[in-house]
Amino acid sequence: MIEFDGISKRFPDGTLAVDNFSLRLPSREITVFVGSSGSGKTTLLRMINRMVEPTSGRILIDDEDVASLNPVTLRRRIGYVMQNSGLLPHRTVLQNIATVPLLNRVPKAEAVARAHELMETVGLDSALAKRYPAELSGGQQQRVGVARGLAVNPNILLMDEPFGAVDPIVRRELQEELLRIQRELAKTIVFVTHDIDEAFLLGDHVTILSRGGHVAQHGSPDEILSNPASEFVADFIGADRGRRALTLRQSEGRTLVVDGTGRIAGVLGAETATGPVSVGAGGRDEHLGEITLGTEAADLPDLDTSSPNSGELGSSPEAPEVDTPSPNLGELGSENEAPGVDTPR
Ligand SMILES: Nc1ncnc2c1ncn2[C@@H]1O[C@H](COP(=O)(O)OP(=O)(O)OP(=O)(O)O)[C@@H](O)[C@H]1O
Repeated sequence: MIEFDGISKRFPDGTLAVDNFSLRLPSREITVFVGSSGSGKTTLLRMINRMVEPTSGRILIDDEDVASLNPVTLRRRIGYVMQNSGLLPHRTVLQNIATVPLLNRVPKAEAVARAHELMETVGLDSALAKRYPAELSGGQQQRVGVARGLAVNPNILLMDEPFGAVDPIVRRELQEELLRIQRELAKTIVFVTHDIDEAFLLGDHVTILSRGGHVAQHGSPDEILSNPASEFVADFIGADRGRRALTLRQSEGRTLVVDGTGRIAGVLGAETATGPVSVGAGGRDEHLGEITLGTEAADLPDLDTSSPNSGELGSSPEAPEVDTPSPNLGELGSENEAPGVDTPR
């Protein structure tokens, strides 16, 4: 467990980046710090491995005050992954991954074998081992960054906007990959992002920060989505979430997933239950808020041709083309089968 206990950070120029922040981060789960630029996310993250020293307060890792530990030793046992991967440009992929283990005096053969293994873990073809970072795509570079972060087999992995610089499709792949790796390795991950969708997708726990590292809300994605603590949080998680809220409707024997504007977001092919549900899409359940079933045909929203997808409803037994107001709903309509529907975590 990582514990922030009354942590403040004032930089020499007088900026109070973090003001009396306290929080416990459970082991083997992902906690996401999310907030707008300048809210103190990176400062908080870097205080865990003493890249930044707090002005006051304590940070404990498994009840041990990090201030009592040698910073270099501490950093070598905590994985750190940052935006733009931070790879050493004049070292190959393999050398980049093996650098810290070698610094930790792991025998070379062992470090190299482990680096190859990690390339596989993060989904990198071993043929890339001898390439230099500039010879990789942005997504591949980030995968190397994650492999490097995992190279010392740390209990803790700090990730600072690691997928911020790649395009949305690659970003989505990297997010899914991270969730897969986490299912296998169960690290204590602290993940910083300014993207609320990424926070809700990845976080077991999400901390929404306002300026000065103030906790606007901390909780599971479901808790935050279903009960935003303030106007600030409601605003931050998106004024358009209401429009993106999903409703299930019955039409011609099928269950349609309809968004708040009446557009059809997908089709469920099987029976579903009434009540708050999450719709599974990929490795983890999506947090879609409350979904209710409308059973009356009269309830059906815009099912005429004014809806861009509705034309195909009457004419084809297939699922209609899906417009995806929620970034993750593509899977719903891409098959004519029901995705996993279950209760929130
Ligand atoms: N070395 C520094 N000296 C002075 N002020 C700093 C320093 N580093 C950060 N700050 C300030 O501290 C505040 C918090 O910065 P921090 O980088 O932690 O925010 P952030 O939430 O990670 O922002 P971003 O999303 O833009 O990276 C900001 O006002 C920033 O300008």
